[in-house]
Order: sequence, then structure tokens, then C-alpha cells
Amino acid sequence: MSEILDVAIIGAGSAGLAALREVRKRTQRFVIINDGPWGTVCARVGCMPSKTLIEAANAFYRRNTFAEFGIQGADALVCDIPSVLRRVRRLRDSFVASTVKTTQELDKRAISGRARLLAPGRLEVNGRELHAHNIIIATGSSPVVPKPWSALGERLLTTDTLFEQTALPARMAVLGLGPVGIEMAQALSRLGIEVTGLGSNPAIAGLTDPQVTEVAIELLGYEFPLHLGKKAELTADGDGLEVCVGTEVIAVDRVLAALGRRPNISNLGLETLGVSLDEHGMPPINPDTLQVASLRIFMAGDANDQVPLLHEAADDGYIAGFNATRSVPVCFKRRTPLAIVFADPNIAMAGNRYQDLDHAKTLIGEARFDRQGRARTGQCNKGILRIYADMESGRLLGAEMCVPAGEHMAHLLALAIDRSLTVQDLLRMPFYHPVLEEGLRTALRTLAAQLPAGHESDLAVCGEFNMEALD
Ligand SMILES: Cc1cc2nc3c(=O)[nH]c(=O)nc-3n(C[C@H](O)[C@H](O)[C@H](O)COP(=O)(O)OP(=O)(O)OC[C@H]3O[C@@H](n4cnc5c(N)ncnc54)[C@H](O)[C@@H]3O)c2cc1C
Ligand SMILES: NC(=O)c1ccc[n+]([C@@H]2O[C@H](COP(=O)([O-])OP(=O)(O)OC[C@H]3O[C@@H](n4cnc5c(N)ncnc54)[C@H](O)[C@@H]3O)[C@@H](O)[C@H]2O)c1
Repeated sequence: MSEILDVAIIGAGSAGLAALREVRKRTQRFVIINDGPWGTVCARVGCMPSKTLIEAANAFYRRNTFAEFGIQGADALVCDIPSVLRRVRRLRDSFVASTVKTTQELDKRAISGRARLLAPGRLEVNGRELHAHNIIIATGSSPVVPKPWSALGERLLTTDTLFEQTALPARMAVLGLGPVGIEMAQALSRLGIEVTGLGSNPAIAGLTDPQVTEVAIELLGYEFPLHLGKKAELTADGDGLEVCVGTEVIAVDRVLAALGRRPNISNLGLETLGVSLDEHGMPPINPDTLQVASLRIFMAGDANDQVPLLHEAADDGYIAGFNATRSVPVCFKRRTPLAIVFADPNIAMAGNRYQDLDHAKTLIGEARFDRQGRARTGQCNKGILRIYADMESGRLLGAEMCVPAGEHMAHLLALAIDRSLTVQDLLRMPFYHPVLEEGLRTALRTLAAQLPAGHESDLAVCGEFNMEALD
């Protein structure tokens, strides 16, 4: 009889690799199985190539501020898109190389092939049956593409194919304006492509605060047209495509479909586990242990459809790897929610979202960045930050924002929320001058003004100068 493994990990993405790191600390009787290219979605076609493209687009777009800074000649600058895409792939290749090192060293313990479950403790790959006391499912997710659209062939791109392009056409539509759609639509537009953004959701980028949403839509709308709240339809038109939205027909050369991602669970054999599956085919998963029902099976990363973000996938992998090598699964406390969309200005959320708040018990503080001193010096004075705090205690609950340096403000606020800090606690912190965080302090002061007045001997009560140069 073949060896009975302690753990079989299905999927070598960020979640699978994090699980592997934990499993290897406690047993050598494991395998990791991966279908398709190794190297993780994050490094190959996700976080890293998308951010590399965004950096190039933002660098080129910056020329629009040059005249204001007194720098002449910006009109002569050109963006060589094939070179931009070559750099994306060059960096992508080095990111991928860094992720495949670990599994390359595993020899026969790293298996290329598509795994399928046969029963709890049994699975099959490349026609071979494997037995494992524990199974970790970390199969990730794939872009949603409506079936009829697959007939559109190369005219329809997803983030699986976008970064493989050697050139880009003059006109593109981006369908779906969640995080992927917003990041890519703005980047493509900033590279000089005529972009139209279309989203069936009236909100964008996962925002739920109506005022932040309004500002984000207004700012992005200056850069490319947005059609929101209506479902778009696609039809082939010669070599190009027609996008129909309401009564409007938009002719484009290519469409980037960013309609969301679906967990890779079809044909995985979940129906063989003897547990009930929901309408999406998902088994019951304990969110604190990631265990499937009471089986020795754990689901981690995008595959479990909980929070499809990289740091959460890595945490999931840790939890699954830890619990798969313990006799009794342990419950984990999860981190404070944090999500960043790398638009410019950054769109970000920390802690509770607006939609999760009990509004009868919540105060909201706000700062607009149009007149923020440091933002003005850098020609990036736009955006809005809204912070939520408990009405009784002044404890920080969450924030949504579309502001310059939002990625950093969101981390700072996540730390404060995680530590249960109050508005006054944060106002006691030093704020250097002149920094964008002084805008954060303005939002905190608007919250403080709604809370009982603090003692005058406390520096947290210091007010604004109401002078742009100083606040
Ligand atoms: C364009 C884009 C940008 C993103 N940007 C960010 C960002 O900026 N920040 C952020 O936090 N998140 C971002 N994300 C999300 C993040 O990339 C994912 O949450 C994360 O990569 C998920 O990791 P994973 O391990 O769950 O899945 P994956 O990395 O997809 O790994 C799953 C692996 O399992 C394999 N597999 C599937 N089925 C089987 C099977 N039956 N047998 C064997 N192997 C199988 C797959 O081929 C794959 O190799 C982005 C995603 C995209 C698409
Ligand atoms: N910076 C980041 O952290 C980052 C970046 C990219 C992706 N991600 C992760 O990847 C996940 C997937 O992102 P996503 O943006 O692809 O998915 P999403 O589900 O967040 O957004 C997809 C959007 O497409 C819209 N849509 C669906 N069908 C449509 C149609 N026919 N016409 C127009 N719009 C349509 C939906 O209303 C939705 O708003 C996210 O949940 C996020 O966690 C994160």
C-alpha cells in the first residue's frame, strides 16, 4: 500500500504556500499539488503585475501636473506601451521566480496536476490515488466570464491575459468596476488608451460610504467616462466589439472583463465528502478554524470565498496548515479588516465599513483634501476621508476614504482600531508638519467636536488654526 500522508495540500498559491510552511514544521509526510503554472496568482496575474502597470501609468500621468510645477515640455513625452508591458512581464517573472523556489526544492512532494477528491482522506491526481489524514483545499479563484462571451476570443481580456499582451489597442471598455476594474481602467486610461468603464453596481471599488463613493466617482469621472448601475451587454462587431448599456452603444477594440472572481471548486469532488453543499457548491466552513464540517479537511484562500485578499489568503494558509497538523483544530481571531484599492487617490477601508455600522450609535468625522496644505504642494489635493467612531466612548470603529496616501492612512487607522483607541487617543499622537496625515487629524477633530469636551490640560483638545498652511 502507498504511504499514507499526513497532509495533502491542493493548490500552490499564496494560501497553499503559507499552509506548506506550517505543515513542514511538523511533518515530512506531505504533498503539495498544483494544476497549471506554479508561481501564485498574486505574482503571476494578480497583485504584482497589476501594481507594476499602475506605477507606469501613474508615472506617465504625472506629466499633467508638470506645467503647474513650472516644468515645460510635458507634451513631448510619449508612452511606449510595448515597453511598459515588457517591464511588467520582466518584474512579474522575477516575482514568480521568488515564489517557485520553495516548491522546486520539494522534488516528488510537489506534484503538477489537477487534484480531485474521492472521499474524506482520499484524492486522485494524474490517475494516481493518494491517501491523506488531512487535506487542505487552497485552489484559489478564477475570473468570471459569462459563457456566451467566450466566443469573442482574443477581443475579450481578463487579468489572466491582460499582462501577456505585447501591445494595447486604442479603445477599451472595462466591464465591472470592483477593485480589479477600477485599478485597471484608471491605469489603462493613464497610459493613453481611450477607456470606458461600466459597472452594474452603482458603487465602485467595494466602497459603501455614499459620500466617499460620490467623490471617488467624480474624480475618476474626470479621467474616463463611467456608466454605473446598468448591466452591459457585448456583441462582436467586425474585428472589434460593441458594448451596449441602456440605449447607448460604445464601439471598442477590446474589453477587459472584471466581473468578479469565482472560487475554483467545480469538478473538485466536494460532493464526495458527504456534507451538504450550498447553492454555489460550497461546503460548510468554520470561519475561525477553516475546517469543513467536522472533517479533517480545511479550506483556505480565495477558494473558501470569505475575504479574497492576499494577506487574508496567507493567514488562511497559516490557520489551515496549523490546524491540519493538530489533533483538535484551534479557533483563530482574525485581523482588523483592511482593503486598499490602488487607484489614485487611493481608495481604502479600515475596520467596519459604513454599511456595517449601527448608525444610531455612530459619529462620523470627515476631511476633504481640496485645501489640505501638503496635498496642495504636491498637486494631489483631492479626495475625502470619513472616520467612524462610537458615540458613547469615542472608540474608533472604521473608515472609508479616497485620498492621497490612503494606503498609509488606512494602515494607521487599522492599527488604532485594532488597539481599541479612541478619537482622543489618536489626537494625542504627534502629527508632524506638513504631512498628509494632518488631513486625518482634521477628520479626527470633526469627530472630537461631536464628543464631550476633553480637559484643557490635555493636548488632544488643541483645535485647528483654520489656516491651510498650518493644518
Ligand atoms: C488582478 C488582481 C489584482 C489583485 N490585487 C490584489 C492586491 O493588490 N492586494 C490583495 O490583497 N489582493 C489582491 N488580489 C487578490 C489576491 O491575488 C488573491 O486573494 C490571492 O492571490 C489568492 O491566493 P490563493 O492562494 O487563494 O489562490 P491562487 O494563488 O489562485 O492559488 C491557487 C492555486 O491552486 C491551483 N488549483 C486550482 N484547482 C486545482 C486543483 N483541482 N488541483 C490542483 N491545483 C489546483 C491553481 O491553478 C492555483 O495555482 C488581486 C487579484 C487579482 C486577480
Ligand atoms: N487592491 C486590492 O486589494 C485588490 C485588487 C484587485 C482585486 N482584489 C480582490 O479580487 C477580488 C475580485 O475583484 P473584482 O473587482 O474582479 O470583483 P468584484 O466582485 O469586487 O467586482 C466585480 C464588479 O463587476 C460588476 N459586474 C458584474 N457583471 C457585470 C456586467 N455584466 N456588467 C457590468 N458590471 C458587472 C459587479 O457589480 C461588481 O461590482 C476582490 O473581491 C478583491 O478582494 C483586490
